[in-house]
Amino acid sequence: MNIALIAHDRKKDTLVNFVVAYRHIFAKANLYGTGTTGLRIHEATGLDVHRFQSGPLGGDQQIGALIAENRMDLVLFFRDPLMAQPHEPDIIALLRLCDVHNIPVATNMATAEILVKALERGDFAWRETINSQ
Ligand SMILES: O=C(CO)COP(=O)(O)O
Repeated sequence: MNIALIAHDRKKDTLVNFVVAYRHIFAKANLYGTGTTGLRIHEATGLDVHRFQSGPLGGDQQIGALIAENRMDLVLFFRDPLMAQPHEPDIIALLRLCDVHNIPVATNMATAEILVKALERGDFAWRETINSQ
């Protein structure tokens, strides 16, 4: 199970705390993240996180490329809805690719919690079936 973890600056604490809280679930997955988010999560949890570029430098696009190749099973992208981002087109593109490829994506903690509990329950088995074909 490949999980992408991304958060804008004012949402990073929320995502880090979320991964700490559900560490036992994330520990069973392959984790990917944009540069700063990935580092923060690694420092807080000790989990390995494959880190791409920072978002404004292309990290969202790198994760988008994995989504386009159907190599990402779940995306947690805690966006900041109250602050403009210089790389807004990259953010929109990443979320668009999730819709194109039918990838579960959460942009806030309330949805992330539902998806992570579903993951723990085994509701993502369909992704493994698709990927093994
Ligand atoms: O900007 C981001 C997502 O759009 C996140 O990038 P960082 O994790 O490097 O801060």
